[in-house]
Amino acid sequence: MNNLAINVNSEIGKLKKVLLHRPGKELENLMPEYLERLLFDDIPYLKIAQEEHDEFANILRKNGVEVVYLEDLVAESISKNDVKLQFIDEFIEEAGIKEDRETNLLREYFQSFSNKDMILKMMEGIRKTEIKDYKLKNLTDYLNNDYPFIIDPMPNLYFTRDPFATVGNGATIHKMHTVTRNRETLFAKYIFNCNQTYKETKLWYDRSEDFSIEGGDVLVLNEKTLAVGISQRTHPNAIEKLANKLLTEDSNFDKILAIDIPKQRTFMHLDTVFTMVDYDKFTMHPNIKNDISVYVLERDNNGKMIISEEQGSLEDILKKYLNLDKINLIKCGGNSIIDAAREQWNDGSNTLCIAPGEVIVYSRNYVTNQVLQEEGIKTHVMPSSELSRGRGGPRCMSMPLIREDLNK
Ligand SMILES: NC(=[NH2+])NCCC[C@H](N)C(=O)O
Repeated sequence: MNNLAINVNSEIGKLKKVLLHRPGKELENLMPEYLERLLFDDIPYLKIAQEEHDEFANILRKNGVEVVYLEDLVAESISKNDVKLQFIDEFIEEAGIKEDRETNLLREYFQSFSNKDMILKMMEGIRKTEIKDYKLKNLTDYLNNDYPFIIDPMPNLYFTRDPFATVGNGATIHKMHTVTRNRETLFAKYIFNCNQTYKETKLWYDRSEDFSIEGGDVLVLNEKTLAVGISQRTHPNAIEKLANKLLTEDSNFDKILAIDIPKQRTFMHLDTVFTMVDYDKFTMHPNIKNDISVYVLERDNNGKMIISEEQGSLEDILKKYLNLDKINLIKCGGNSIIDAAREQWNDGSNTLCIAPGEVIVYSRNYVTNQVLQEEGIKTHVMPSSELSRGRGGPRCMSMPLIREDLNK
């Protein structure tokens, strides 16, 4: 084991350090009319969501995982005043505010908080009622008079899996598919450029790229093989760009498997239909099993990128590329299409592996959890009434920073 800041060479190696965000007041800035744009289907009850999230963090800690929180890492990253001022300006601009008067008011407002509270405030969003001098001034303000926010909340931040991803000893900072989530990646920018611990991290992709990729689509199958979903959120061009950078001498990866999944909200990311839970075991939504297209990106002997197509069952393709004689695909929802659909909607396949054969799962997906147990997987069950309303499970709510390498 090396002492690099980031070390993630598998989906299943013993988890040592993980990044979370405890949901905050941003959830109380959700309103029914804007849910779709903010990628929610319902409004979670914050108090219970936080209790559930604390239980998630406790399970991790009890199992020897160091838990760090996004807001703390960002606060550390902006400790120098000039960095902080630049961060505030970028944040305001990316929130869509271009007008000088408003920018000045907000600059002043943000600076009235301590660094950490300022970051929590940025996440929460700003209501028009909370800044005393915020008055209607220009024509646009009059026309948008009914809109209650100066700056929108960022309710998806507790899904720390998506705005960036850790791959090997480096990271990818993402260009997100939606405007609302694209704002989240500014935090990652400051962590990977300015944080004492993380500023040397190699970046395999950056937020300034044109094509979207999200962390729920990025799975580290082993130290040489990365799987990336081609999904509603991740564009094939982004995967090619990533391949060009990742498949170099600087990294241990030599292959990307680009897995084509349905482009629909229920299957928004690869990790909503497929996660790895042991050396040879995966959870899988039953609809994904047969006849899937996987594109293999690798370099030939001259260093030129080549792409080949594999078609068939995911089972056979995984066996071939992971060099396994047998693999076990554990069906989300067991054999019932109804249970499968319901539990997949509530992230039954979205398990967080904390060691080979050991996962954290949502309590509500009891059918899938039982199947996992019958297959010999140890399940740590967490409460899930409110967190699940954001359409993400334990894997989506966590970004591994350090995993132990597996014995080869
Ligand atoms: N890795 C994941 N599956 N993340 C789930 C994210 C859910 C979030 N509401 C979104 O739509 O973006």
